[in-house]
Amino acid sequence: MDLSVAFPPAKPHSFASKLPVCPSKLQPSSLKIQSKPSVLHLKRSVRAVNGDGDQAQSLSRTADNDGFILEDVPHLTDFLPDLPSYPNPLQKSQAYAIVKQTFVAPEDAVAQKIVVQKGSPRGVHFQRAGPREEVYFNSEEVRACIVTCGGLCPGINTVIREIVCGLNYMYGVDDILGIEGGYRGFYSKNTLNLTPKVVNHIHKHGGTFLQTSRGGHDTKKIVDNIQDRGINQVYIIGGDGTQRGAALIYKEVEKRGLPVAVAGIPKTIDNDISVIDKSFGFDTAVEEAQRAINAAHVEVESVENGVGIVKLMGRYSGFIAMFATLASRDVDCCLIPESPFYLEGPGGLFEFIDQRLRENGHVVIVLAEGAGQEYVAQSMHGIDEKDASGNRLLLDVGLWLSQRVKDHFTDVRRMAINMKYIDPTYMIRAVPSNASDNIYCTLLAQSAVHGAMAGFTGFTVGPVNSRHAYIPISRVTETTNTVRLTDRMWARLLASTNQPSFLNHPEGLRGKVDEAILEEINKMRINSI
Ligand SMILES: Nc1ncnc2c1ncn2[C@@H]1O[C@H](COP(=O)(O)OP(=O)(O)O)[C@@H](O)[C@H]1O
Ligand SMILES: O=P(O)(O)OC[C@H]1O[C@](O)(COP(=O)(O)O)[C@@H](O)[C@@H]1O
Ligand SMILES: [Mg+2]
Repeated sequence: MDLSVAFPPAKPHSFASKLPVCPSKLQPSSLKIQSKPSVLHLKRSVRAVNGDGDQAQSLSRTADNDGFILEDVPHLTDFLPDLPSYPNPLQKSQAYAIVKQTFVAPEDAVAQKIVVQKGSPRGVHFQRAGPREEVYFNSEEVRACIVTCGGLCPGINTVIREIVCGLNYMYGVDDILGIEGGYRGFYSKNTLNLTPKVVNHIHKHGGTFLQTSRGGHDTKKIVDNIQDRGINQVYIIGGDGTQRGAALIYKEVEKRGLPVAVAGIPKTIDNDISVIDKSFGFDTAVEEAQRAINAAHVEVESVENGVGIVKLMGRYSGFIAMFATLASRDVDCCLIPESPFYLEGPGGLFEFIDQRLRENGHVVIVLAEGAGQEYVAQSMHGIDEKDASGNRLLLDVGLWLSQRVKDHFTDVRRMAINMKYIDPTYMIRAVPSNASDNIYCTLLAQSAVHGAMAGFTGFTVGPVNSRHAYIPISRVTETTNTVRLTDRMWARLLASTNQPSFLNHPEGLRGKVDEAILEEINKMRINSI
């Protein structure tokens, strides 16, 4: 990556000529040009810019001699240098009156890598999230909107509630709109007025108060609508697809020179968003999955030769299955998309089930929905459908595996088994968030509000090594978070279940496992001989 320092091109100062066509609520005060730029403003103007113009949002990085790299997020003053700033209203907040350090110092950064060696470069850092001494919005002129997109996840309503309450209680903002039904709601539906009273109880329910959808992202139409409605803060709650859409919205806003902050809040039950520690709702999902695993265990324990199969969510990432297995201890085998498996022959799944039935009289298998898709596709002659967002629709690996296991034990082993297949996927996704996720969602929402009020834009918020940070949106969409077979966590799982690793046939793995991972696995195998 090119880290050479290059100053952003000078932006025209004629901000008035770039104002929205429809009168924005910001218009009158935005024209007040501050005579003395703030410390933060001065500091920001010396940021270095990475020259990768192909990305929807280029990463802004500064590097010091000791290898300290700041991957900064954009700020409204990057393209609106004359935007005025105001003292943060939290300065007068009773709640924060005796807090030692109410405001995050501009120099505070969160390290991406927490385990380091003496003498190693300090590495990548992100802006620490939290309130700033100066804000770039006058509270009375804020018109915020919130939208939720993609699949459901426990905790979405808590995030909505806390954005509304955070904006209102901390910053005195009372003009907050709900965009209904995902991205397409910007241009196809009326808005809802959101107040603390309206959202007071929504966190007690699963789902999303604002409804959601897949597909329907039309950047131009969305930004036209943002402009027409005079919206100047956009809070976008959604997964990897949604964050890609948010990056495009931010870019279009910047291109039009609008004083609009775009904040992304990462949502995914699969925990597949990179950089952040984990996504909200994930803990709740793992907890809820225990109930299904427990039911499967009770069922199969109570019959002769009971085989329980529990399917959990996880399109490309098997985190829910892995953590639910580790938490439960009743699971004999966990199958995830990242770790290919095979059924027949020595070291295969059939042999393992047979062995556990002989030892214990029952067996419980946890299966992530994305596991073994290649087998199901073969047996169903490669159905390749997509949802409205372009995500591949998965074939039901749970039903497929149940049938294959039944067939094997009936036809080959000539043995009667009691198959119990449980698919709790939507039941897990639809519950309200648990206590720890509720607190997490509150922090996320408040961090997003502080960031937008401080004038940051094009950012996603989330915990990095337990500290909330502002991360450039493009950074969280460039890779997907998956279970690494070479990490200790997967080894812990294998050690706790004693299941086969299915990694004994390296050639059989080619094409099913990422080449880099395969190389690592082979290297380790050679080293351990
Ligand atoms: N590459 C993309 N560019 C712009 N918008 C996208 C992109 N991918 C998905 N979206 C939009 O984001 C929304 C949610 O995406 P989806 O993949 O369904 O869920 P998630 O955000 O949870 O991954 C949809 O409205 C979809 O149109
Ligand atoms: O049936 P739906 O609503 O399309 O959702 C199914 C998918 O949504 C997920 O829960 C997560 O998807 P997103 O977070 O990407 O929206 C997957 O685990 C699952 O495959
Ligand atoms: Mg997704």
